[in-house]
Amino acid sequence: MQVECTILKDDGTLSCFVGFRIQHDNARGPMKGGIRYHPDVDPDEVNALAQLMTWKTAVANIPYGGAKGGIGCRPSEMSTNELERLTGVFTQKIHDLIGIHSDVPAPDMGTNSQTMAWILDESFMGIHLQLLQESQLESATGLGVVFGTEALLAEYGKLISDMKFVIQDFGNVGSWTAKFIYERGGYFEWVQNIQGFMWDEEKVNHELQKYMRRSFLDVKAMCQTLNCSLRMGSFTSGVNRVARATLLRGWQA
Ligand SMILES: NC(=O)C1=CN([C@@H]2O[C@H](COP(=O)(O)OP(=O)(O)OC[C@H]3O[C@@H](n4cnc5c(N)ncnc54)[C@H](O)[C@@H]3O)[C@@H](O)[C@H]2O)C=CC1
Ligand SMILES: O=C(O)CCC(=O)C(=O)O
Repeated sequence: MQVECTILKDDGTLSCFVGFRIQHDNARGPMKGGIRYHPDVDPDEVNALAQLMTWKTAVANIPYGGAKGGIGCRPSEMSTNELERLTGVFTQKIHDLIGIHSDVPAPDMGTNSQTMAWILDESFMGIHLQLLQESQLESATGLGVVFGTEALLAEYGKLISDMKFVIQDFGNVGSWTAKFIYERGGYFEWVQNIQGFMWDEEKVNHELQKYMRRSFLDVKAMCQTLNCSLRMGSFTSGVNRVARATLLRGWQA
């Protein structure tokens, strides 16, 4: 879906932005994917990112499909009030698409938990999602990166504390990843610049670690079977799972 979002700027002028929510696949469950605010956002990019979400949720073997959204804008040049108005208009326009049983948005580049809170205010998802604390929402992706990294390093008998790291980008995901790596004794070579459940943070993190470790082992098994790289193993594993779910639903591939 492509929508036009016209908002009143702080200086009294009107500005029009184009936003997207692209739903790629729901064979394995409700669609899942971030909402990006960035000047490069266009239909091709959002479409590609929505597809990637389908494969990522399948590789991690969590019961979700793939979607992605975004608005072509420069969030760093907009005031908080302007961003809130833009998010409100965008949410009203894509309101019918999103929901905890159909398509669950999340933060991405240029958006954060404040953006999600504005979306919740405008939509019906708040009752379910407000149970998730802001800190969990912000840190979960970075923690997932670290758990995945630990599972990979364990294959080589290594720990994060044995390694040097380079973090390319230091926004939400990058900064939380850095924090968790630092806490585990990792050394930095350099640094370049959500949901309706009632688990506590410890349980969420435990589950996250379990999923990341298990999906890594699945990919490894696929690599051994096909004698291929991790990248090809991940791709094959994700595509197989989506194809199987599609067939089980009786849909045409
Ligand atoms: N925020 C989240 O929960 C999730 C984010 N992601 C992915 O993680 C990545 C980072 O997202 P966030 O941390 O949320 O974004 P963010 O907007 O918080 O941070 C992005 C960072 O990238 C930097 N950056 C932008 N262009 C750059 C370039 N050309 N070279 C170096 N740095 C550059 C920016 O300065 C900023 O520090 C994105 O690919 C996003 O799709 C994936 C899953 C969830
Ligand atoms: O948790 C989510 O749905 C956001 C994930 C996402 O957008 C991504 O992995 O690129």
